[in-house]
Parts: sequence; C-alpha cells; structure tokens
Amino acid sequence: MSVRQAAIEILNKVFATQAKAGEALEIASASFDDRDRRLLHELVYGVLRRFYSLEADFSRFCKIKPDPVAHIALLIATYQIRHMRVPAHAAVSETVTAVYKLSPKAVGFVNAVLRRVAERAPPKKLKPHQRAELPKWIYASWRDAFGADVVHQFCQTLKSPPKLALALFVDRNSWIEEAHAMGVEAIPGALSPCAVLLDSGTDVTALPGFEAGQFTVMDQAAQAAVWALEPTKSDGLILDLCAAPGGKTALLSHRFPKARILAVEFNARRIPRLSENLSRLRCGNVTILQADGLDLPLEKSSADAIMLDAPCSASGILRRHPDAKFLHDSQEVEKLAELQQALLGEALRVLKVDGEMVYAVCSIHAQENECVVDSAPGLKSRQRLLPSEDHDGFFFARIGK
Ligand SMILES: C[S@@+](CC[C@H](N)C(=O)[O-])C[C@H]1O[C@@H](n2cnc3c(N)ncnc32)[C@H](O)[C@@H]1O
Repeated sequence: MSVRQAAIEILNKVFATQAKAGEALEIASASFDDRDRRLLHELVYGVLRRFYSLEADFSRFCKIKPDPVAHIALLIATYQIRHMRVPAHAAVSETVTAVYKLSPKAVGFVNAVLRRVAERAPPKKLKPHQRAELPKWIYASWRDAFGADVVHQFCQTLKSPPKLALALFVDRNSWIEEAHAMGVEAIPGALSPCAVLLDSGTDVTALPGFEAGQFTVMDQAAQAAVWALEPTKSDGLILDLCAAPGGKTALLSHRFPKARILAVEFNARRIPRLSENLSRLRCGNVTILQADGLDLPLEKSSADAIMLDAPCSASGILRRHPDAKFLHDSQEVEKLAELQQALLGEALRVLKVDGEMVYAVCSIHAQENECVVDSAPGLKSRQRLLPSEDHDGFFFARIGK
C-alpha cells in the first residue's frame, strides 16, 4: 500500500468512524520505513490541522459532491500543493494513483479538480471559521466567549506541530546544561517549575535521563494543573482519579514522595500502559486501582487530596490532537459535562473535610470549565489557559471541602 493510500484510509476512519488519528497511524506505520512514516504522519496531521481552508480551496472547482475517498484525496493533494515542497505534478499523480486503487470511478474527477487547484492561487477570502480551521460551532462558541481577535490569534498556533514539553523529576538547570552539552536546544517552561521545552521533532529516547525515568512528556499547562494542588498534608492519601496513562500520577508521585498515591482508572485496557509508565518513571509510592470514578470503593471523607483530570472533549489540545475537532459535537460536549459534574460530586464525597482537590480538563469549552465547577461550594480559584505557541489550552480549579 502506498503512503497516500494509507493516509486516505486513516483519515476516512477518523471522519467516518471517529477513530483516533494517533492510534490509526500507529497501526498503519508498522509497514513503512522511517521516511514514509514521517510523510504519512505529515499528510494525516497536516490535513487535520488545515481541513477547512483546504476544503474551501478545492471546493471552488468541484461541480459535484466528491465521494468520501475523493474528498479525502483532494484534501491530501491540496495540502501537498499548498503546504509541502512536493512538486504539484507529483502530488497530483501520486494521489490520483491512490484514488485509482480505492475508488476508480472518481479518478477523472479528482484529476480535473487537482489540476485547477495547481494552476490557481489559494482563495483570497475565507469564512472566519475556515481561517481559524475550526468547525463552525466551535468557532462561534469561542468567538462569543473570547472575542474573534483572540480566537484568530491562538488558532494561528494550532496550524503547526507543538514544541516537545517534558516534566523533569530531577534538577531542571542541571538537566538543561546536560542537554546543551549534547547539542540539544532546551529552555525552561514558564508555567511549571519542572517544565522544559524542546523542538517538536526531538527524539525523547536520546535525551539525558530517558532510561533512568528522569522525565515524562507532558505539556506545561497540564503540569501547571498538578502544581495547583496544595494538599494540607504532604504525607497523606492522594487520589489521582482518571489516571491513565499516568503523566500526572508520575508528577504527583515525585512532588509528594512521602504521600500514598492511589491511581484510579476505569478502563482496564489502559491499566497495563499506566503500570508500565509508573514503573519506568520510578513511582514507588503509587498503587493502581481499577475502579469507576463515579462509584469509588472508598469511605466518605477518606482522601487528603484529589487530582481529578476528567475525560473531556480535548478542545484545548487541537494542536497536538487536531482530530479532536472532528470527534465531538456540541451535544457530546454537554454529555461530557454531565459526566464531569458527576465525577466531581463523587470526588467531593471521598475528600476529607479541610482537604483540597483540583478539577482539570484539557478543554477550554465553558460547559466543561466554569459550568462544571462554579456550583461547587468550596471553589477557591479557577484558571483557563488558552492555547499558545508554548502550551496547550487547559482549565483547572482548586476546590476545598
Ligand atoms: C484525560 S485522561 C487522563 C490523563 C491522565 N491523568 C494523565 O495525566 O496521563 C482521562 C482518563 O479517565 C479515564 N476515565 C473515564 N471515565 C472514567 C471513570 N468513570 N472513572 C475513572 N476513570 C475514568 C479514561 O479512561 C482516561 O484514561
């Protein structure tokens, strides 16, 4: 199978069956060498990031509605013509060959449309949601919440891959010095005392301390949510609800080495990875519990502190996971908000009086943010970080009892 064919199939799975792009890519990548794997990755993520402007571009030349394969092929080829250093004739012919294998009757149509795309400049005017590369409903909701200028500004940052961010469990200055000595550019992150930022393509396995579990990959906005937790007792019981794959558990474990940490995860299929990560990151004070965060097998008022990193629509991490904008609609966001509210209620049941918890989500929709926490009587503070060049969008709130 060619790279373009694989890209069409992966994107089709994302659009038609709401598959996660990362998982589909991991499966498909196994049959390609490094160079083709990088190309496949770039085609899939490039199209997901710039879907709306690409669609507006080629649609000018479509007299009929393309079938799903033709639609995705047009996205892929238009992406190559506009954003990659692939000669237009090669982008067209390679894509047309892939269409021939997957939907032969669409070949003539795709070929004709792509030739027009290659001859013409991109459209001068795009609708606001197309400029922001967002579905209409997300654009409208964020425009109303944050203002059009702010949305357009942060959406610019969503069009390219993010920096690599690490949470370090060793002295940050010494680690950065070691990285510099190896010729690796690394700078401290401003949002977390243990964050460092590196170029997006950096190979983590070649960095100092990888084998020794001295760091984990985690955006610095997510780290800030963990640093927001201020337990009254640093050697008590800390619950990490919704723990897999364990990034925040690991940071909690290293921040509070004397605490007993219980990492709760509902999805049994995610437990092996959680367990593997925690042992690689030397988190000796953590016990894993497979349980439903909505019905915890724990006494009322038994935990000193709780981190609740709730499942969400991932609207804050579109730069990292641009498929998230195709996976949830506004009704699903409402359903997620109900789940988040219920998880918060159960967390507050098991939290000790005078204990403290952090509610966090990597989404910036108000429904999943202030609408969830504002009715909590012990709300102490809340913060929404909008996505930027240096970090993801994130929301976290400190809540006492
Ligand atoms: C946002 S992810 C957590 C990321 C994790 N805290 C980290 O930093 O690596 C949400 C997790 O919640 C889990 N989850 C979903 N519903 C749950 C429930 N009812 N009880 C416990 N965990 C749940 C999901 O399986 C998923 O692993």
